[in-house]
Amino acid sequence: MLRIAVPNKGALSQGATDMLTEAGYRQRRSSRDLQSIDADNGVEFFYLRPGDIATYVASGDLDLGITGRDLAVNSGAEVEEVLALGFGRSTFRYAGRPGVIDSVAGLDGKRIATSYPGVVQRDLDAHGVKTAIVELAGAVENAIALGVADAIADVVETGTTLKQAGLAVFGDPIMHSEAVLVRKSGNGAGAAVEQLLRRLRGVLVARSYVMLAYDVRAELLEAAVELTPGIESPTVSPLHREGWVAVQSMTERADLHRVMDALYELGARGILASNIDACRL
Ligand SMILES: Nc1ncnc2c1ncn2[C@@H]1O[C@H](COP(=O)(O)OP(=O)(O)OP(=O)(O)O)[C@@H](O)[C@H]1O
Ligand SMILES: O=P(O)(O)OC[C@H]1O[C@H](OP(=O)(O)OP(=O)(O)O)[C@H](O)[C@@H]1O
Ligand SMILES: [Mg+2]
Repeated sequence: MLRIAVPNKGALSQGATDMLTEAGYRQRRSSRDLQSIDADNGVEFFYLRPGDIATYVASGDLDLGITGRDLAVNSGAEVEEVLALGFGRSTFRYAGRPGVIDSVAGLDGKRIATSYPGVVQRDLDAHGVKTAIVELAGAVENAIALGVADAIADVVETGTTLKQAGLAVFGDPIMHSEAVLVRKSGNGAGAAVEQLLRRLRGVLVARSYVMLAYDVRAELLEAAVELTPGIESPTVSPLHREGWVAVQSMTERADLHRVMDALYELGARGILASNIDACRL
């Protein structure tokens, strides 16, 4: 059985469960279950604190884990990223009171509060700056006002929390994060891991592409196909109506309306977009 770690709660938990469910795996029934078995697919899931997942995977007891890139780096565990999963996106940033500290060099000799000391120490070392790290479990935005630190380093998603605390980011982003699938560094991928990867890649494609179908006059086909090149190549079928063809092509969701407008202007008609429920490419 493949043994996979999944976040049991927090910002990545629902996204991970949704993705595995879309990939055809049975997930736990209750948020209190800490383990569940999908016997049909030969997978056992372990629901763990997201910050601990890289440590379990690096120990070799679990084959794979879903965690945040920032959490994996923070743990210092010897894991490698197998696949970026496209949810749980955030940046990790320095922030402080505007006009007080506004550069990483300005952190020298100061105190910085964070829940991610591993990520912060690595970045401070890269900048050659000596700063005392104050490790806090959360709500680090309060640390400056309450006098335990001069600056903070934290996850920023929308920036709302920082703004409400009257803080502003400074320096370059320390890192960009999203949920990732990790395995122990150097571990090869057997057939079971390859199948899971194919399924997860299928979910990523199904989420980011739509199937576009339209009719167009045969002499406009080349121009239309330039707008909708698809992943391999579009499917073109004859229509009963003389001189027209039907085209089917996978198109990126983000581009969909721009492409549909351009096809219409070109002369294509009957332009239909449909969701892809699942795929293997
Ligand atoms: N708004 C967000 N807040 C916190 N983490 C986020 C957010 N958006 C994305 N993430 C990502 O989620 C992961 C952190 O999840 P985690 O469950 O540890 O934090 P949490 O939801 O804040 O839970 P807790 O506060 O109980 O630790 C990181 O990879 C982080 O980059
Ligand atoms: O940029 P935003 O969209 O505001 O999101 C980022 C905030 O969300 C998280 O806090 P969380 O709610 O998890 O509380 P915590 O600090 O106790 O972990 C994170 O630590 C930031 O404070
Ligand atoms: Mg949090």
